[in-house]
Amino acid sequence: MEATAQHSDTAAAIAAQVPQQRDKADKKKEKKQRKKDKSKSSSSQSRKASRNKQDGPEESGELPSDRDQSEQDVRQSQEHAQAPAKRAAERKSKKERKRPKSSGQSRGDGMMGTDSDDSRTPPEPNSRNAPQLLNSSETRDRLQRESKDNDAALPRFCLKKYDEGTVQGHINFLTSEPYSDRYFDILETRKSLPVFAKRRKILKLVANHSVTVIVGETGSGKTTQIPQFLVEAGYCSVPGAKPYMIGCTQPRRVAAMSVSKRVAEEMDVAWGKQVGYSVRFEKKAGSETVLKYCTDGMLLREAMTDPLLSAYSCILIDEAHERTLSTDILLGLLKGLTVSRPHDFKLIVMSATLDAQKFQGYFDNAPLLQVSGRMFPVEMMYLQQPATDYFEETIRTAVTICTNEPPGDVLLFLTGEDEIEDAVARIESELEGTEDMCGPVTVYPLYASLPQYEQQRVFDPAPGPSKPGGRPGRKVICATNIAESSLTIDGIVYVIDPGFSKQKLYEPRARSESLQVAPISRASANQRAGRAGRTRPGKCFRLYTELAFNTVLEETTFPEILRSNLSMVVMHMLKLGIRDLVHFDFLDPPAPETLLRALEELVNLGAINEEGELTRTGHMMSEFPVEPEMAKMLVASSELGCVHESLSVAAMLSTSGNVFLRPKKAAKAADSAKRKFTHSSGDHLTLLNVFHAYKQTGKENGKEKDRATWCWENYLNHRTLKSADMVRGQLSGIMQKCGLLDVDRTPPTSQSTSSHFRRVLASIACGYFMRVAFRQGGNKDASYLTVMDHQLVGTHPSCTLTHRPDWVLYQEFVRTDKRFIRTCSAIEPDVLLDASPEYYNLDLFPEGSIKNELQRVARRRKK
Ligand SMILES: Nc1ncnc2c1ncn2[C@@H]1O[C@H](COP(=O)(O)OP(=O)(O)OP(=O)(O)O)[C@@H](O)[C@H]1O
Repeated sequence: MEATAQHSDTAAAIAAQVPQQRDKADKKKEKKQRKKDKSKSSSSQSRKASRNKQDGPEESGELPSDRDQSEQDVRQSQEHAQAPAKRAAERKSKKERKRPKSSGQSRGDGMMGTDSDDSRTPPEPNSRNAPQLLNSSETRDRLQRESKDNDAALPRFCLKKYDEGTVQGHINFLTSEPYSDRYFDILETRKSLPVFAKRRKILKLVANHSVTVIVGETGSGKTTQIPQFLVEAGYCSVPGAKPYMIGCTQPRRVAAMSVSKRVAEEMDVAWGKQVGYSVRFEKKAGSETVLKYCTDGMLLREAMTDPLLSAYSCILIDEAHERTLSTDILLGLLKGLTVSRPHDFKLIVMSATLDAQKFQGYFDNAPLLQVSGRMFPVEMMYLQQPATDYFEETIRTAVTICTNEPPGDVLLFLTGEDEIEDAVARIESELEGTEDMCGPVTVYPLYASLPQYEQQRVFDPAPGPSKPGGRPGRKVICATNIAESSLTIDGIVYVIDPGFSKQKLYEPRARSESLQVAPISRASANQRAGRAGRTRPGKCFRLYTELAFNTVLEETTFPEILRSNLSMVVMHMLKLGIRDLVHFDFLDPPAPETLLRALEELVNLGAINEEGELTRTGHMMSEFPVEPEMAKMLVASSELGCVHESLSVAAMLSTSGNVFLRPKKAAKAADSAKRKFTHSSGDHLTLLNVFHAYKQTGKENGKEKDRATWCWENYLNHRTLKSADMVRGQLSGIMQKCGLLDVDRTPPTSQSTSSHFRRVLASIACGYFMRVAFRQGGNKDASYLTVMDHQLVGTHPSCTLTHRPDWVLYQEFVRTDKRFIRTCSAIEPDVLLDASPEYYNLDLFPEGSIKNELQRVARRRKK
């Protein structure tokens, strides 16, 4: 902590206003509230009771701390089991810092499970409920002005009274073409979905309320059907005005893409025309689009350019239980929109496993509709005894299903790319030679960094029998939790759930964000099971005991906003015009300390000024869908004249896949192949060498096949490199848009010169100057002290540095049983002093070996 305290003056100044602001606002609110309470009817007693219930246990605190992966076991998760006590303590402190809530009249009226709630009158738009985003007078004026314009220009929706004929007519109202036979086939299946029977109720609720909460079992039809109901009911059409869109968010891109494809088929329209999608780095939608599925992050980006989201009449936040960072910010923003666009905007919050009361309370007692029932049953199987090694147990279960169980495809969940690639190889090798017994088996990986075309392969049908009359084949999909929600993969009968996933953990004090393998929540487990039973009956193998499911797993997933570094979120919120971050109406407000750290980081990066406003640099940085440090590195590269190289480094760092392959059987050959690319300064320029060499390969004839062979021969991951190439293209487009890319300058065609390399390292330092460590002990000593938080760390074994430089810049802090810094490069202290004279202001630097060394360098520079 020594170092950081010196660099937070501006953030501290911004933060100093926090308690006063909070006190004032809270007092005002309380006063207003007391007035209102007096005038309320006597029914407040019962409401109070239900509010108390809803205000009860709220989540707080941190994830269980890290453990050795191999030692993990759901039942033995002592840290996890202790979590409730820890949380209770934290809850107490959180309650103290939480703003006072209104008394009974609006929150938690106990509308649980009331399908008949649709007769209730819609709540009045209430300025008390507007999120604090409206505190910024500029934003408020703009919203009100634009809202008035909207009111004047737009008549209300052209709603149709629901009539089955809308979907059963013979002419498609979106294309004016006759419906195909397939449309009617699928319509029969659609009609049997539980959600279909609730269509009238859903439409009535939406018509009468600004916000509706819908909880329906997995596979009941929420994601595919409800947006269609809204389109068919007329929420896109406004007479004489540009049609509106319906937007439906998904936490993951693979779901947004595959669901939109299915819905386009169901509506008998072209995919990408009337029904489309928008995900990071890819969009398939246009001017005719009336229904768009997008990731929550993409919708947030749209809000940055159009805070009123004026293209949309309805937004459905799907899988809200996942509580991703973007979903939580969107919820706050959209709550504001229901106030500023009371007549022409509807919000629907959906999930299979939602803490419904909490959401209802947050949305001022929004009505709740519950949809029970699913398409097909799923049989649940548990272990009798806890597994000692969840990975081995998963492989064993998958192989046993393939050899012993009746036909049907398998979906298994593991925690990350490495595990998944290992699992694919293991299952393939264990099933070798068993084709006669169990039919052909195709094993597919599925994880986020896999290129899209490879992700799509999981939807291919399973292989047929290898000979006439032989056993039908099956596919086995080894996935991370990207396949956990919204996906329907036809043919899946068996789900294997070991009960773990990689989860983000942030320690604001140490300022370190890391991914840890931790037990999933019951909500996640139910989502995983729900991938079966969608197109036929299924079985779910939980590789933990039933007791562990009921007593060890937490009920819901801990919100990401409470366990993440928020610097990117804060930058985006500022871009959205939200300046009063502390009073923003978060569903679960993050700890003030986390917000402070984020502000401090942005100040250090030059993204915000003393007033807490985005600077010109900050505005440019916020255009990039990458962490602020990387965005700053890219912005700085323009001045340093190394845009093309920095773009390549950024692209290589952005792909989460491992570029270097190291099969156990060929470890020596792989290491020697890696040495060919190794740059003496370390990992960043080594990655640049790899990317340059990849781009040179097959350049003449542009054949991807040549590149694939080259990658194979050099033990490089072809997929990762392809994906880096694509990401580079996207980032380069943003650079161009920001005027940072000199389009006339051709990108380097061969390996860069050493002066270029120095500039590239300088641009990296401009972004990552806070992630630096100083060597401790002698030349051979492997330990380093981090400048930011004085932690003793070692360089990761994968690091390509061949010597022990005094100073290293690192990309990632990794915590296993030891603390490592990963992706490291040697850096000159002069470069650091130039990269951020404010951060490296030695007058404010804490005493110690790092300061002494930097002072020595500064004296040398003066001479
Ligand atoms: N691509 C597809 N192929 C075949 N059937 C599909 C497909 N997509 C959806 N379905 C059918 O539609 C049903 C409803 O799917 P939908 O995704 O709308 O459910 P959901 O309630 O949103 O589920 P979840 O909570 O798991 O996201 C599925 O159970 C399945 O029967």
